[in-house]
Amino acid sequence: MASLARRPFHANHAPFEDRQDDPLAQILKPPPGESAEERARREQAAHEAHRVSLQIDESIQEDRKAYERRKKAVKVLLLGQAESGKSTTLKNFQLAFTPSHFRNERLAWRTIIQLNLIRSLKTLLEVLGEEMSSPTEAPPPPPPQPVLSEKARGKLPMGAPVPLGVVQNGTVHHSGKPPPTSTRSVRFSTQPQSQAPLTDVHRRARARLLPLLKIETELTAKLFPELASSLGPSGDGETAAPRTPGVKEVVVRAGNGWKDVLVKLQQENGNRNGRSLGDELGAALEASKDDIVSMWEDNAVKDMLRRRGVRLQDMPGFFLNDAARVSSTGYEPTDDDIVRARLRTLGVEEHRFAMESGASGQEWYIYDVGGNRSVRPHWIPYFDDVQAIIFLAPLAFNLMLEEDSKVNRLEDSIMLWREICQNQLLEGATLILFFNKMDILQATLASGVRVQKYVPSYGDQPNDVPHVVKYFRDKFRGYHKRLSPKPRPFFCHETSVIDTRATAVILVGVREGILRAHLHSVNVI
Ligand SMILES: Nc1nc2c(ncn2[C@@H]2O[C@H](COP(=O)(O)OP(=O)(O)OP(=O)(O)O)[C@@H](O)[C@H]2O)c(=O)[nH]1
Ligand SMILES: [Mg+2]
Repeated sequence: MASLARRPFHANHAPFEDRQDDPLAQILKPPPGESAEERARREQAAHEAHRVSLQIDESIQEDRKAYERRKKAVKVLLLGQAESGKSTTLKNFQLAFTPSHFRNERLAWRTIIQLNLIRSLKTLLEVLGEEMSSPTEAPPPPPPQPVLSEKARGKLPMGAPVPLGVVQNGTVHHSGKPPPTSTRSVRFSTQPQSQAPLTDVHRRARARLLPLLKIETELTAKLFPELASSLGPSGDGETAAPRTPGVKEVVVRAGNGWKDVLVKLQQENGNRNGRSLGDELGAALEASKDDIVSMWEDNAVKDMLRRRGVRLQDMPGFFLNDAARVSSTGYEPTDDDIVRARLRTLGVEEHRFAMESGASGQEWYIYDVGGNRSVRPHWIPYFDDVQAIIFLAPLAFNLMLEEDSKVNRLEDSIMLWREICQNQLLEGATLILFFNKMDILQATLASGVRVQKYVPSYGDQPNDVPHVVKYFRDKFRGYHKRLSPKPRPFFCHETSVIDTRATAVILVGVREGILRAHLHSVNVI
């Protein structure tokens, strides 16, 4: 006879709680002398437990479905050093293939762009403050070919003095003569200096603009509370605006839902004046609009910036030329504004795409990573199971890394490329190389910077875009061929991903190529 324990539960006609052989039944047995009220409570609790259990089952089912979906989807990883243009490429993907989703996030970007504008303004006001605090000091003669200072690119901690000389390996050389192997060489134009002096008008305009920095600090702290602890009091004694040591630009931590936080901040009432912080920022910018525009267009300010080697327009997320529009009430970012907005990525962000145009039905996952050296170890778990890598390598042969001013940016890109090529986990992945920021390469070469000075092996080949691109393409191709664990085709595109039209054309080709390789790998074609 089959034992009671092996019989199906429903075959046992004894009430569940009365079964002597089932330990669970014994536990669940009603206590002796249970009142009607206690019984109702117990049954209610059992009912609730059953509901929760069903919910857990459903969520496990959903997780399993999502896992299956992800397994079948195309997965693409965007890699490259910080500021190489990964997030900007992602925005181009969104704009080209999921435009309605891209445009739905317009409101969230408004505040980021306004914060970008204030960040440039902050640098401008700091430089102005330093200049004004030593009014009697005659400005030092400009070096023959001054280079872009660290400060100009927002690389120095707030409050650090603006270097007036040449920056090499993080050291400022004040001799006026560039050292033999100068490292930063984004030169500014040598226009004749006007004699326009800085006056009390500038001082007063600066004082009126300083409160904007305070709102920016508060908003940044609300958006990114993990940074709030680094906020410190201002050190210049002139303003209550706190400083953010080490925090030089808006940062997004992966998966923190910053867009939701932003939209909520823009809609919710804040504590003061019944306005949201987003609205407060908008209103303060509108009130300061004329001062910002006048300050940026002022000849004396332009002279001062030029003399100090500060090129705000080279900072990522530069919107001072659009200050009137960005500061206006009701400002709505254009597609172009969103693409140019700077929001540094920390960690890894997953973006799911259900293509709205072409290849519809196919699901894609694009992973956007932070490129700073300190976060690169977080990339590795994503190497397993990706079909393609888009590797962004600006040909910044004359610039140094922000996180290590001794490391040349292009050398760092080549080192990373080599690691990616030889990685065993990635042996089946298609590698697509983007020589990004071609517009900057063009401008750098046009300004007379010679590649040979930074890359002696370049020799005396012509210092123009086609020759420079060919030289480095051959280098990258060589490593790809030599280091790949098994042969795979080499794809290389020249891009300026802030040019959305040109990038859309490239991305259509890239998408088709990745899809073809994916279908090939699962034997569909
Ligand atoms: N001029 C120019 N600027 C570009 C280009 N691509 C990106 N940028 C700008 O460079 C800045 C950095 O771009 P991001 O896309 O944020 O760089 P990232 O690689 O995501 O950087 P991390 O998140 O720090 O790793 C942004 O302000 C972009 O607008 C380009 O082709 N040309
Ligand atoms: Mg990024």
